[in-house]
Amino acid sequence: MRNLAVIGTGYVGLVTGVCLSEVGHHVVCIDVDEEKVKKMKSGIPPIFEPGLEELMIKNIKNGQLHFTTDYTEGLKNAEVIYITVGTPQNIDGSADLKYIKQVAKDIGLHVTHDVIVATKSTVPVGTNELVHKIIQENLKENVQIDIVSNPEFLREGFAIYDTFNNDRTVIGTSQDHAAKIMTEINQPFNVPIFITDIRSAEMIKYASNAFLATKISFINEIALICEKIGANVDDVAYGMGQDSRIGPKFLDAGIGYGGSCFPKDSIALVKMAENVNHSFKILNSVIEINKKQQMILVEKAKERFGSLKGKKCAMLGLSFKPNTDDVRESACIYISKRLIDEGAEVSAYDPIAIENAKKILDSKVKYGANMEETLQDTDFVFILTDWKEFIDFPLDKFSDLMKFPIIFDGRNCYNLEDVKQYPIEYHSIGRASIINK
Ligand SMILES: NC(=O)C1=CN([C@@H]2O[C@H](COP(=O)(O)OP(=O)(O)OC[C@H]3O[C@@H](n4cnc5c(N)ncnc54)[C@H](O)[C@@H]3O)[C@@H](O)[C@H]2O)C=CC1
Ligand SMILES: O=C(O)[C@H]1O[C@H](OP(=O)(O)OP(=O)(O)OC[C@H]2O[C@@H](n3ccc(=O)[nH]c3=O)[C@H](O)[C@@H]2O)[C@H](O)[C@@H](O)[C@@H]1O
Repeated sequence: MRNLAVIGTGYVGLVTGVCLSEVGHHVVCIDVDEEKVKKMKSGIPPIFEPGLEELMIKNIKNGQLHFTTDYTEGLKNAEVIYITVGTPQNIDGSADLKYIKQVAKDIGLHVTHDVIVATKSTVPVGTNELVHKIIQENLKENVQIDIVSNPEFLREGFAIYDTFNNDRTVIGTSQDHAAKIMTEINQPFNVPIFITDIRSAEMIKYASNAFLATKISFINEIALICEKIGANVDDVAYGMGQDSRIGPKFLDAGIGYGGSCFPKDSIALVKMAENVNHSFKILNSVIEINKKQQMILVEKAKERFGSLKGKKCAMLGLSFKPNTDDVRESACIYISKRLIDEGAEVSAYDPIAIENAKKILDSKVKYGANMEETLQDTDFVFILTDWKEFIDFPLDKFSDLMKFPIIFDGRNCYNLEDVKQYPIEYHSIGRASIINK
């Protein structure tokens, strides 16, 4: 078992650190955020991720997992240093590498022995070469730095599960020694390992996210056509997914993709292509379709009501998808703004993301303590996230709570045959509307 350091304890870094400690490695996680580190030292994860807290507490107690803000202490014994800091979007859409560059500098300044540096953050092709250069420029000792691109493929909400059950681990390196150590470290996860060169590894990450985003925009376009020609997109997606060349996953039509990754990574890949004089036409369309799709419920409501002025809307689901408290690039940001601009009153509810949403949504948005309170006396409801709590909500309760239940379901949470049993007006994505007065 190895001594490892993980720099940046966000969704990726903390999960990586905890899981590496769970399989027996000795892990020190470093973050610049003192508050976060204080919390984590006492076993409190700063993010919501199913199963994380239990594993974290267990491995802190058995001495496998440590947290610090101090690079000297954190890197002292590390044989591999993982970089897992954020790579947000610049104004022009390209990836902002300021955190990566700072970390590379700090590694250079603090490392005093031979070490492997593995980047898990999603970084544009060529960035690992830059990381190497910055580390070398800041080194105080004559030590050997081996660079590895080790992109991360976990999904939020399934992060622990994905770490142990991923389809592949990608290791990009030109050094046999580094490939051997990285393979050995990852062996306990029992995930197939693919070794390639650094640039290909960096590209695999962007190409994978862009392809998944493409699947989503593709099915959303099919959904729009289904509505117009009287087909049911759920059945169409199911039928398509039976073909093993297509596969059933990522064909759920809805209000498009959000989150901290697909939106920023797809635009970053477009920019990367532009830098080599290539116009990435498909991906540009994917992005454009997604922007339009995020507003589809507002368009449907406007078509239904004419004007939304003075209408009361219940907005259910604030995280960009279920099982996470992450609201980064969640459709609720754009939808609530548009509703308010149109003169509607918005009450919102989410099982766990309300506190994060409060930090970014307009102060005019009101929050309900539960579904019932949020729906009370509203004119219509927008379902933005397919939380199980929403899916399981008894349909007759909508009629009890609302003036007359007019539901715009952006995640196709309910079976049309079930909806037909109740006095409900129901509009979903890529399926026939049901008006059952
Ligand atoms: N969130 C996700 O599900 C996935 C994210 N990724 C990629 O992984 C990277 C990290 O993403 P998240 O974990 O979501 O980011 P995050 O924003 O949640 O966490 C980043 C952490 O790095 C810390 N940090 C910033 N500068 C630092 C420094 N100089 N030294 C030490 N710590 C520092 C921050 O305080 C923060 O805790 C990004 O490149 C992202 O695209 C890849 C796969 C999945
Ligand atoms: O690079 C990343 O950060 C990660 O991005 C995604 O993971 P994540 O953003 O956590 O969530 P997904 O489950 O992929 O969902 C992304 C968005 O697409 C939407 N989606 C997903 C699937 C689908 O069929 N339809 C659909 O609209 C979701 O509602 C959500 O808004 C990828 O699935 C991960 O493999 C990748 O590691």
